[in-house]
Amino acid sequence: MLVFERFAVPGRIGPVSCGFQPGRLTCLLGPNGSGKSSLLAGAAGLLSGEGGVSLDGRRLERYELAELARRRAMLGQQQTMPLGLRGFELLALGAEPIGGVTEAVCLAIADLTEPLGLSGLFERTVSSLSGGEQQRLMIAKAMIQVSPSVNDQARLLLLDEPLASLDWQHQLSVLRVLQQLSRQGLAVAVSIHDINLACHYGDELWCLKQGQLVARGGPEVITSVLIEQVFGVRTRLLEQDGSQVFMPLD
Ligand SMILES: Nc1ncnc2c1ncn2[C@@H]1O[C@H](COP(=O)(O)OP(=O)(O)OP(=O)(O)O)[C@@H](O)[C@H]1O
Repeated sequence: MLVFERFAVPGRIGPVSCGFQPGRLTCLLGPNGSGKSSLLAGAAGLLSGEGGVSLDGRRLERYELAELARRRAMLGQQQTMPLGLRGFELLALGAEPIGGVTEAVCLAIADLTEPLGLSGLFERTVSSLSGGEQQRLMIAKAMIQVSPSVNDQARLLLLDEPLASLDWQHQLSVLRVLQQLSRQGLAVAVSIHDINLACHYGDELWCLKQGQLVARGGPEVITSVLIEQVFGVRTRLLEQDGSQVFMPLD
């Protein structure tokens, strides 16, 4: 389990005292600048601050980098793309911390090929791909690094706005795969701007405003009142056949 212990970066986030739990998909919601990326970077051990962050009871700074890379994967919001690589070579980078491309890693890649639409991308140079295609490869790379089927030390998958440049079909596929990975025992945390998708797929929703965690819990904690307070948008909750969606009124 990943635990924030009064973790704070003044002016950016916190203090936050709670955690990302194994077996659960946590969706971070909040307006621009509310602290989602800062919290994910703190969870990855890429941003230090006051208080601390522990993984399986051990402070992140006590892990060797190589060991941390076997425990957690992080996909940031802004990545430097290795433009000269081919798609498969990019995926192979995800397997580096766990011993390289083995037969099991190839099977894990095969499992991701259909849901993430990778089949036409393996041989192509990254620079020749669209933004969404590049993003799907980067998501797959992070998933391979901590796929429980190839890495028994994997604990945590962190993705900062992974859906931002994806079409609707691939947004849904990625969320389904993230759900599956969480069901295999990973703690998965993802920042996302689509409140309806977060409520549909998230086991837990964390809502941030100006660096503070203002709501946390199952989808029931997200209400029209909260959305107006946090995002300044009036919504109505529509319900049909057991499904709910927030519809903006403004
Ligand atoms: N490198 C930095 N140095 C100083 N302040 C920063 C830095 N990066 C972000 N901030 C500030 O920290 C706060 C939280 O930013 P953060 O990027 O975590 O928000 P976010 O919720 O991820 O936003 P977005 O939805 O726009 O990606 C903001 O006020 C931002 O201006």
